[in-house]
Amino acid sequence: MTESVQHIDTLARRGIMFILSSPSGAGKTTISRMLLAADDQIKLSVSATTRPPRPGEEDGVHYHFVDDAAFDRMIEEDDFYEWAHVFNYRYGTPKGHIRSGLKDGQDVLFDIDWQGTQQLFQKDQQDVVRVFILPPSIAALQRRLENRATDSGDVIESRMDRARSEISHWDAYDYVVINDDVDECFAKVRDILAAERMKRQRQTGLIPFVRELMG
Ligand SMILES: Nc1ncnc2c1ncn2[C@@H]1O[C@H](COP(=O)(O)OP(=O)(O)OP(=O)(O)O)[C@@H](O)[C@H]1O
Ligand SMILES: Nc1nc2c(ncn2[C@@H]2O[C@H](COP(=O)(O)O)[C@@H](O)[C@H]2O)c(=O)[nH]1
Repeated sequence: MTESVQHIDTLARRGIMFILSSPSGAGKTTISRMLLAADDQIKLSVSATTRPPRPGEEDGVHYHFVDDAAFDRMIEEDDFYEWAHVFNYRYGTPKGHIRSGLKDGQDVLFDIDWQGTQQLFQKDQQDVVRVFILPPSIAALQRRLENRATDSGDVIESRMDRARSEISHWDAYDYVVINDDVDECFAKVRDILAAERMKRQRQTGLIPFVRELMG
């Protein structure tokens, strides 16, 4: 009994490129952090950005904070999976070891915008799962940006100006979750990840397992 359960638990599978996008302030960073704290099978893809750090953000943990020259160099050296202009800065996903990790069953979490999502999806449809987070209302979105108190009034205004155009990309995602109550939203995102892990195509260990079952 115990022996077969252990066997099932260790079935090999491909990792997932799990993308969370949303208009600024809807809560994707909050949900990402909850997921990373609760699940040790998923790790964050740490983006490079030319944006200056916010209070409390650490280089190499939340972002790799680089200047324009370093970002240009990374582009020239083909270091990015994808990159985009967002809110007057540049943001990019370093290639790192993502592809080899996927083969070993490593899930990777991406907190990126719709442009990056499109680029990753074009490169790797089978491994990408796209989740879009919506705020319960535009007023709540504004309140969240104001309460977060990490950006100036001007920056908040420009993020609010872009919110509607960001939201217009909702239908390019596999799942859409409204973040009203943060715990409920987190539970839904976690369920999506759990279900996606169980997809037959991802469970590469199933073929030998079923062969063995069938003798
Ligand atoms: N369900 C919620 N109810 C109330 N406040 C929330 C909820 N979810 C997140 N917040 C708060 O809203 C603020 C914005 O959240 P967060 O930074 O996660 O948004 P974001 O989508 O990552 O924004 P950005 O794209 O600007 O980084 C934070 O202060 C966070 O604590
Ligand atoms: N295309 C990419 N978008 C990214 C990446 N890293 C973050 N982002 C998105 O930028 C905005 C703003 O982020 P903030 O931290 O300044 O609030 C947000 O939508 C992020 O999801 C990336 O590597 N590529």
